[in-house]
Amino acid sequence: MDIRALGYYVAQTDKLSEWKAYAEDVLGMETRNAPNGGLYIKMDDRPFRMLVVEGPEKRYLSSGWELASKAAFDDALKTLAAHGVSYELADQDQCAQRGAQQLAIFRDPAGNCHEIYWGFLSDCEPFTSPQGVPKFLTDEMGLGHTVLPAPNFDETYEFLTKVMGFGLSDIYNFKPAPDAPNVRIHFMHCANPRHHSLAICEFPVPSGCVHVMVEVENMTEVGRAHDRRIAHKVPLSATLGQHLNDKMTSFYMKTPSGFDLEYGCGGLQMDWDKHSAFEFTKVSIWGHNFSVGQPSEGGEAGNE
Ligand SMILES: Cc1ccc(O)c(O)c1CC[C@@H]1C(=O)CC[C@]2(C)C(=O)CC[C@@H]12
Ligand SMILES: [Fe+2]
Repeated sequence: MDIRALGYYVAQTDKLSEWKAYAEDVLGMETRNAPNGGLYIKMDDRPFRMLVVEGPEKRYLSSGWELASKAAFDDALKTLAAHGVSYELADQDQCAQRGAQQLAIFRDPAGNCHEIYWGFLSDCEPFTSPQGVPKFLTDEMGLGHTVLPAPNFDETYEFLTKVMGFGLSDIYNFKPAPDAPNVRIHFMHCANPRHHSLAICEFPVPSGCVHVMVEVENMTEVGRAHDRRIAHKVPLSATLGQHLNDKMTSFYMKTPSGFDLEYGCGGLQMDWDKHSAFEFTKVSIWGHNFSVGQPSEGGEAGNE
């Protein structure tokens, strides 16, 4: 499968108004009503990069992976069939809502829902942030990255690499407690320079997603987003810090659908011909205190 980028993701909520306010006031993105129901969240010259639909629980629903052409799409369907993966082809209404010519939906062995599509719809309407954010780094690098749960790690990793064609960027293993077993996180890329468009974690996550990441141009915009987070009392999940592997400087906060969002800048852009996959042993060069997101441990430190 020749996946070019994470084109969009779909989240669910019982209260669309919460996502509208969060997107506009905190993230600094535009919103519109989506065709056939739901909310479009716009962060570049496409109609949407996040789609929020109404449903009983707050959760992450699926990841939308972009293919370059109908040939690539047909080829991807053949790959799914060859591996015995059952998929559904979306009907016209769903294709219109996702802004795609054709769309296929399937699950990986961990139960994460993936959508592959070709022929995205463009309105070429410039992005005008309600908070004056000049630009999100998207284009051929996609919207950012998504980190998904994979308790059945080996099976899921095999599927993502062999069937979906992701390449391994690097590996992080950690122990949640001194005597606990190793927990693995694998960071993976597709055909664009973003260090990782997808990562999987070896633990279950009730909301269906660990976090999604969006990237702005500089630290000024990360700091301004952090001020808006405080002003709108959005809970912090990890303090500001800089990752060791992709060098991104970011903070993490809650979304209205229960998963986290990483807001960062300065991520490495890779030349995959020159990269060797490696294992790293520290989450961050500095900062990124995740204990603030766990009330029992870190309390509300940094959540002023
Ligand atoms: C380690 C790392 C590198 C690059 C990233 O973009 C990135 O998000 C991470 C952190 C991954 C991961 C997480 O998101 C949830 C909380 C985790 C499991 C930790 O407690 C340590 C690593 C964290
Ligand atoms: Fe991340």
